[in-house]
Amino acid sequence: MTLTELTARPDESGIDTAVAAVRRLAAALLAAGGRVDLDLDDLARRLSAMAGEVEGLAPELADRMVDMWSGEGVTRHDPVTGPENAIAPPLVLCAEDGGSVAGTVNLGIPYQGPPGCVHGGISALLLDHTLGVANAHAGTSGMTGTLTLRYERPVPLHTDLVVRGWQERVEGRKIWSHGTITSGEEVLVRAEGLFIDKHLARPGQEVSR
Ligand SMILES: CCCCCCCC/C=C\CCCCCCCC(=O)SCCNC(=O)CCNC(=O)[C@H](O)C(C)(C)COP(=O)(O)OP(=O)(O)OC[C@H]1O[C@@H](n2cnc3c(N)ncnc32)[C@H](O)[C@@H]1OP(=O)(O)O
Repeated sequence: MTLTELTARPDESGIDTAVAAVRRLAAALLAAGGRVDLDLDDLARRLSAMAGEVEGLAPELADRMVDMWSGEGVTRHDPVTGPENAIAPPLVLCAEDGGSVAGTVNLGIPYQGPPGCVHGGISALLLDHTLGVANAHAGTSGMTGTLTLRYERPVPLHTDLVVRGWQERVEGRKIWSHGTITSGEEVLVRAEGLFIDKHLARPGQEVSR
């Protein structure tokens, strides 16, 4: 099967690697906790200085927003697939035969909900976005109107998970899409989304699409 990537794969250099280091740092701090043998006040000062340096170099937010939305549909900033977003795992989604989209992700402790398991809101986030990408891939997309999840099994951390979405049907402006999170053959979460064909104007562009 030929896999066509629908979302940005993180680059091995530049901003993506800097963001990956921040992701790693966030996980490391959580793993370390407050009782480590480390001068955390000094660490905080050093990290804050680095943040200030980057803040000082950032363009005007309005200009950055135009830049963020100037791509051909593939975003690099979103909180699920965005390699420039430290909050994103990030998930890389590919087109599959039959019209679905899917990607594999392995989530660590920053995404924890119940002990050793992924937070249900994180599963919802991943599925919401994946259904959105499935809609874009199918050619009719919109904003999430209603997202319904059925959590069938706890979703384990530190495990390869497949997040999959596909468009079921379109009636007028209504778009129904489904998705799953699976581990091996086992379905852990099922999602059903009702999206409404509506698009907010992208910054710097007059046409909303
Ligand atoms: C999002 C697009 C991004 C584009 C990027 C392209 C790049 C592609 C790459 C990557 C894909 C990205 C993937 C992103 C995925 C993430 C998605 C999100 O997080 S979206 C944010 C969360 N959702 C909101 O913030 C909506 C807030 N709500 C609204 O704006 C409105 O309420 C809206 C648009 C949902 C409906 O408002 P109305 O005024 O257009 O619709 P009315 O005319 O009232 O209703 C039309 C029909 O729809 C039903 N309807 C309306 N709202 C509904 C709802 N919430 N749930 C179910 N049905 C609803 C109504 O009952 C009506 O049905 P009857 O024609 O009477 O049968």
